[in-house]
Amino acid sequence: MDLANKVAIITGAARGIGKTLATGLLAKGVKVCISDINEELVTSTGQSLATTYGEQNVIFAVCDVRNEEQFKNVFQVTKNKFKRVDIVINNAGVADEENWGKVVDVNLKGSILGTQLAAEALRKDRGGHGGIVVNMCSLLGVQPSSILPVYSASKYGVFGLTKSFAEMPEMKENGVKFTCLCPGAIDTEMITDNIQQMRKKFFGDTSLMSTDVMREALFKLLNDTDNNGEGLIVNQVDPDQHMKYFNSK
Ligand SMILES: NC(=O)C1=CN([C@@H]2O[C@H](COP(=O)(O)OP(=O)(O)OC[C@H]3O[C@@H](n4cnc5c(N)ncnc54)[C@H](O)[C@@H]3O)[C@@H](O)[C@H]2O)C=CC1
Ligand SMILES: CCCCCC(=O)/C=C/C=C\C=C\C=C\[C@@H](O)[C@@H](O)CCCC(=O)O
Repeated sequence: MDLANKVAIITGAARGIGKTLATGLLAKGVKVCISDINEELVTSTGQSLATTYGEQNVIFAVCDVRNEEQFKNVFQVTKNKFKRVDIVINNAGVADEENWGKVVDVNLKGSILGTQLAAEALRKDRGGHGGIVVNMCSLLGVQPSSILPVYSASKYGVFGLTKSFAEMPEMKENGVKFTCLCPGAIDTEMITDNIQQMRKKFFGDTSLMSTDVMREALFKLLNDTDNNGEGLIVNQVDPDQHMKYFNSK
């Protein structure tokens, strides 16, 4: 994808992987709306990005991806400010097996809502310009986890959602592609918050990847023009899988 004059929306981007993807896109000249449920953090991150990359290139909005009105508002403020949307990254996610209803609501229902709204905003027959939806899946969306069964189920759902939208004839006809990223363990607070309870049990000695690898993976997705409906595995721990497409057909 030619990134000149393009506009991106990223959810859950106040920190972690979402924030890294935002900086990567901004550095390439893409205008970005970051959104997050955490008002204080999205405000400070948004202001910091605006200082670095220019106020004309960055907006931020509070949005809980479980809340349809807040999610619609993100698309509205982005179109008001930048006049278009080309890239939507449904990144917001949580890992909390004890509160598994929240995991389903944020990871799966939030991605469903974000994918539906993105499809409407991007499709050419509804005033869009075509574009790409990038859903944040996980390695645990393509392989099971006995330790994180609900998290894994939510991410398998994200993969199915992505593939299914990619197969819709009306999406192909209107220039909208759907892809997902499937990373292994990345060094963010999602992992370190849980590290005392979970890391020994789950990750063993697995070393954490830097968020930088996610920027690289996003640009591979955006550049690979024939990718539609596939998931890009990001797993430096296994060089045979790393940066390879996974097709669950
Ligand atoms: N860190 C990792 O090892 C991996 C993470 N992922 C996925 O990547 C995505 C980002 O994760 P990280 O950056 O690691 O996590 P993180 O916890 O550092 O960041 C997640 C962000 O999402 C926001 N958020 C949480 N609930 C939300 C909601 N209901 N609505 C809007 N925003 C919400 C949080 O406030 C936070 O800013 C998630 O979907 C996660 O499942 C996938 C594979 C590996
Ligand atoms: C707090 C946890 C957040 C999880 C975030 C996520 O999506 C991360 C995935 C990361 C790595 C996956 C590693 C898989 C390792 C397996 O090959 C095996 O070593 C562990 C299997 C244990 C199990 O049954 O779950």
